[in-house]
Parts: sequence; C-alpha cells; structure tokens
Amino acid sequence: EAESSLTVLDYDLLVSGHDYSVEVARAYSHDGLGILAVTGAPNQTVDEPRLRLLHLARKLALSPPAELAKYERPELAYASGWSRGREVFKGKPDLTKGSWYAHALEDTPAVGDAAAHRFPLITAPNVWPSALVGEEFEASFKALSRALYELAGHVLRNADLAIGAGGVLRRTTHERSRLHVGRLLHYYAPAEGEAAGEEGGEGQWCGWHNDNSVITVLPPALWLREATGEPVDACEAGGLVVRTRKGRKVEVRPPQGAVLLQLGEAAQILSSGALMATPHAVLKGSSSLSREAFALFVEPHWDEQIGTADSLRALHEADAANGDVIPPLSRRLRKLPVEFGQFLADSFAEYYASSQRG
Ligand SMILES: O=C(O)CCC(=O)C(=O)O
Ligand SMILES: [Fe+2]
Repeated sequence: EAESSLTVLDYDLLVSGHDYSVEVARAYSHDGLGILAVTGAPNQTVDEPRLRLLHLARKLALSPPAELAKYERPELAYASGWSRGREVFKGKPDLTKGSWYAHALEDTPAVGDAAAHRFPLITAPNVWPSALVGEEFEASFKALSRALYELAGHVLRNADLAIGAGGVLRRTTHERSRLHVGRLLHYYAPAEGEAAGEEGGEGQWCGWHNDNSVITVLPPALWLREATGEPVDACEAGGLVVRTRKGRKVEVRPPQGAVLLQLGEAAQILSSGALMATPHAVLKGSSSLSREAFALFVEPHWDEQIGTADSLRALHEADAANGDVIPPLSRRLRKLPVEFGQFLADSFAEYYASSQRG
C-alpha cells in the first residue's frame, strides 16, 4: 500500500540515472507519505560532514546565551543566524529548540541580483559562529549542504519524469535558484518527567507544518546524552512523524544511515497538485537526550513566479484533505502564479498567526 510503507531508493542506482519515476510518484502523490529514503550515500560526502556538524550543533546550542545573542538577527525576523525562543508555540515562546539558519551553498546569493532588495529578510549575507565553535562549523555546513543539494537534484529529475511537466522542478531549483537554506537544529533534552513522544502540545518539539520548499533533504538525526555529548542509538520514542491525506500519523523509521527527502509546498504548486507536500511534526524523545538535526530546504529563487492560474482550484481542493492540521493553502494562496518570496512571506504570517510554525 502506497500509504503505509516508506519508499527506499538506492544511491548508486539513483545517481547512475536509473528510472525511479514510478517509485517517486508513489511516494509523493496524494496517497503517498510525501517522504522517501535514499540508502548508500557515500560516507565521505554525507556522513563525515554530517557528524562533525551535528556534534557542533550541541556545542553551539549549549554556549552561553549572551554569546548566542550576538548572532541573533531580529532585523531579519531571525531567519538567519541563531534563533531560539522567537517562535510562539501554544502561546509561549518556544525554547525547546535552537536553530542556525544560513544560505546553504554560498554566503552572498543576492550579489548581482536586481530583485533581491525586495526580499530583505531572505537575501542578507550569511554570518557564521566561528568564534564560538570554530571554522569547522561553516565548512561542514557547506560541505554537507552541497552533497544533499546534488542528491535532491537526482530525486527531482525522477519527480519531473513522474509529472511529465517538462522538467519544471529541476529547472526551478537547480538551474534558476540561489535560494537554498540550511537549518541546523538542536532539540533540547526534555527534563525528567516531561511528557515525551506524545502527539499533542507538550510532547512536541516541533508542531505540525508543511515545508514551503520544493524538497527538503534530511540526513539522519543524531541522538546525544545532552550533558556529555555521548551518542546513543536511535531513540525509540520521538522523532519525525508525518500525516497522510487519510489523517493517519506515521512515525518515519528509515533504514540506518538513510537520507530522507520530503516534498514541500512549492513542489505541490509547481506540479498543480500532482505531487503533495507532507504535513509533519517532531515528537520529543526520552528525558536527558537531545536530538541534533539538519534540514536543507531546496527552493525556487525569491522572484520566481510559480504555479498557473488554472490550477488554483484543484490545488485548494486537494489541499483540503490536510484538514485543519496546518494552515490551508487557500488562506495563503489567493492567486497564481505567485512570486515564491511572496508565498514565503504569506505563509510565515499565517503560521505565526496560528502559532504552529516548525
Ligand atoms: O528535525 C527534523 O527531523 C525536521 C525539522 C523540520 O521539519 C523543519 O525544520 O522544517
Ligand atoms: Fe519541516
């Protein structure tokens, strides 16, 4: 059943040009999970920078708050640099995770771009916390991002084949866009006795949301004893959970070492609803364990016009299957085509209003 099982692709076959369009269509269509796994990616380009970076995520997040505050960028709505406690969750500042955001592939993607000034929050140059965690942080963030970006290109090639729309997904992301955002996350360990792994409110590290990206690449998360930094085997409770169009919650349990690729709303729009974003959340694990994670959001360029006018109604109808779990597209997407940067801004406002932003 498309609904119930995670599609797994082999890295070597995928990058050698194997036709995985049937598998990709199954995973990303209306009845799929909206997420698939790739096994066998090379250690040197994925696992080595990933482990270096994820250990540094903990080190960064446990740095003195006064030091971290130097890397907060309120003038960019905390969309770059350090962000903790700036999102509201159930009426309270969300202190349960800390994020580092940066342009993933280059420090200054706005250089020479005439439209960038219209999108000041998402086009500012990167900053890096080298003084706190060393130069290795920036180097591994970029190395990991580059490898994941290339992997995304192979999956999108197959998604393009599946929808037969002339290569729109790859063209929009890999040929035209310089807007690819990395988010490094430290999920702070729950205290003893805190409700972990349960689905409502207090048991969530991250509330239900869709990503706005075309595709989001998620290398394996790392569970650590927060106090010592010692790795532990995957935590039984907690982690990523997705919601199907039938309303079922599915815990994502990928094969060891697999990279996950999750579809976002920009792909849903670009494919006129043939492919669907997956609503997801992150549940807390056991007490005293932190979770370190990285997400690469592969996106259209800020001024790219996405979607076609005649697909608006069908998109809204298909999206209604998400129920009220996430802010419906119909409230954020009134006309098509829309500039991607505008869609991001409208989504951000809507998620903020409902206090559910991941
Ligand atoms: O931590 C994860 O596994 C997912 C994070 C996520 O959903 C996000 O940052 O949008
Ligand atoms: Fe997400």
